[in-house]
Amino acid sequence: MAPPIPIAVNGAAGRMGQRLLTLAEEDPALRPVAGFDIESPVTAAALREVNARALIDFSHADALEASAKAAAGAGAALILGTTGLDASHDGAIDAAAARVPVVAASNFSVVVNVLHHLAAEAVRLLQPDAAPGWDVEVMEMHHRYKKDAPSGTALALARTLAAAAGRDRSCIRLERHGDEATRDPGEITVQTLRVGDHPGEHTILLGAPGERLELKHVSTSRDSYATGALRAAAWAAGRPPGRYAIAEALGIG
Ligand SMILES: NC(=O)C1=CN([C@@H]2O[C@H](COP(=O)(O)OP(=O)(O)OC[C@H]3O[C@@H](n4cnc5c(N)ncnc54)[C@H](OP(=O)(O)O)[C@@H]3O)[C@@H](O)[C@H]2O)C=CC1
Ligand SMILES: O=C(O)C1=N[C@H](C(=O)O)C[C@H](O)C1
Repeated sequence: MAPPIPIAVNGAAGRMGQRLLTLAEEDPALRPVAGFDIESPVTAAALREVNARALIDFSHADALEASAKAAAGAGAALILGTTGLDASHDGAIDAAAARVPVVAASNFSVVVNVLHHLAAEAVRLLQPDAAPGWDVEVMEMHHRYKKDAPSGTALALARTLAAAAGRDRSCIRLERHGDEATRDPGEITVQTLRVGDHPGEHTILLGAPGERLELKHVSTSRDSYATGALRAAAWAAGRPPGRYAIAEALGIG
């Protein structure tokens, strides 16, 4: 059997970081060798010191640049789960991907990644009715402590739906309010709920007069995300540099 792959985690003190470290301890294919956080920032030198072959980042968008530089500098694969990223982060991710393997995804659950395929297929099957005959909405629910909104997954699902319907991303709306808020037939709106300690839920609604299809994923524990991220780390470590799709890393499709 191959020796366990040394991995490090950024955001180690957080909800995801804790689960990642615990599950990695139990995984014979992996060996957690370091945890970094806001108080102990990740650097290439620190990763080299423990010979980490993958850095898993579930922290905050503000940490992205440091994580990308550290992984690239140490020759470690970068597994990026942090959400709340925008176009301003693309440069740092691309720069890392030029030097090391990178798997970045708003959701590492295998089932959520299957949901993307199902959602796209549902929209395609409803064509040519999908635009404008069917209303398309995405609803997400998470714990009260979540910092970013809407969730990265909800945004990614909205983009998948828009692409499948042949629409531009500009059709995605993040709110609806006021007295002139009638639905535009071409829009895809993302609705955000924050309730208690929920680890995460996403519902896609496809509705027409008289009927509605709902595709829903519910996480009952963060292990759904953590096991996918650990699997991606084991898959990516040692591969050539480049940006790899989550579906490829998880072996979906
Ligand atoms: N892709 C996926 O499958 C999933 C992604 N996520 C995403 O992962 C991220 C973390 O989620 P969660 O664990 O719930 O959040 P937490 O707030 O529990 O954990 C984040 C950790 O990162 C730390 N942190 C904040 N800023 C920095 C920084 N600049 N450098 C290093 N560490 C920092 C936080 O410290 P402090 O508390 O002191 O701020 C905290 O310890 C979020 O973006 C979330 O959306 C979550 C689940 C699944
Ligand atoms: O913060 C969370 O908890 C989660 N964040 C990710 C997101 O923003 O999509 C993934 C999952 O939904 C849990």
